[in-house]
Amino acid sequence: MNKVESALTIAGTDPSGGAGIQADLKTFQELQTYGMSVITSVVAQNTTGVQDVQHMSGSMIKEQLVSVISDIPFQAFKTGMLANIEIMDAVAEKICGLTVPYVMDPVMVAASGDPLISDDAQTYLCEKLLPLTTVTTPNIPEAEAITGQTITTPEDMQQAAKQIVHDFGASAALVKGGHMRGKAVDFLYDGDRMHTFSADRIDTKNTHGTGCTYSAAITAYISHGYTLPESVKNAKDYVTAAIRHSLSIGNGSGPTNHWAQRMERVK
Ligand SMILES: Nc1ncnc2c1ncn2[C@@H]1O[C@H](COP(=O)(O)OP(=O)(O)O)[C@@H](O)[C@H]1O
Ligand SMILES: Cc1ncc(COP(=O)(O)O)c(N)n1
Repeated sequence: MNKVESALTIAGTDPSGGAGIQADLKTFQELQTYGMSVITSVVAQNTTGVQDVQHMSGSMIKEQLVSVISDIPFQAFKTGMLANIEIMDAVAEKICGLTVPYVMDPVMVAASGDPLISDDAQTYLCEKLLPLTTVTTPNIPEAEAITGQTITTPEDMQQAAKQIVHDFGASAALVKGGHMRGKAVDFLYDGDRMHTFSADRIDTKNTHGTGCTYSAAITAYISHGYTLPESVKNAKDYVTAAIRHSLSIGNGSGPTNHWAQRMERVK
């Protein structure tokens, strides 16, 4: 029988298919990782913004986690939207015994600007979950919220990555530069070295779900046995192609294109 690599995402939903669980599962599938999902919040959202949200109870989240963990092994997992303390507690209780790599996308605000996490939960995320992570992937506003520092330069981004590792106990931090000007540059600090990942900035408004897609791709590559820097490099290529071929659908910020690399290979 063929070897099967599996990965789990613990996140909120996006019925319009561009972000959250839906983006994660599409990414896992595209990268030949068997995808599993635990839903934390059901979000009524689309390319224009967030219309409504209903959170799962802590007990329901724990039950979903037990269903997966007790049945199917996975080689890596990620978390996305964890909206409140009850949800974080439930997730922390069930993942703290796991020995596989943990990729945390510290989702705080949707690309539309709508908040996806309560204020008190931001502090809790840093204290309770960051120390468990193999890597966390904040964008600039998230890195500012975690560190309390203003980030305006590449040096600030690198400083934030170091601070998230040294002061908050994450094993590694990838600070993403999607919200900066100029080239799209991300910095990974792994406690030892600073790695730089750079791509040309693509002129598009269709970036709904880029952060979810990127962290899911990192998780998928880790599940295949790549090192963290290799996984980030491959995932950066994946998300850049997905943005280059992003889809002009919907009335707002359209989604990334998950079959972009296949299109580029065919050409
Ligand atoms: N317009 C763009 N062109 C190229 N890469 C981009 C663009 N916008 C974001 N990226 C890249 O997409 C990834 C997601 O970054 P970012 O937008 O900062 O995260 P988030 O979606 O969490 O806000 C990063 O690798 C970033 O450099
Ligand atoms: C359920 C959910 N999780 C995360 C995001 C952030 O999306 P992005 O990747 O654009 O930052 C979102 N809009 N919805």
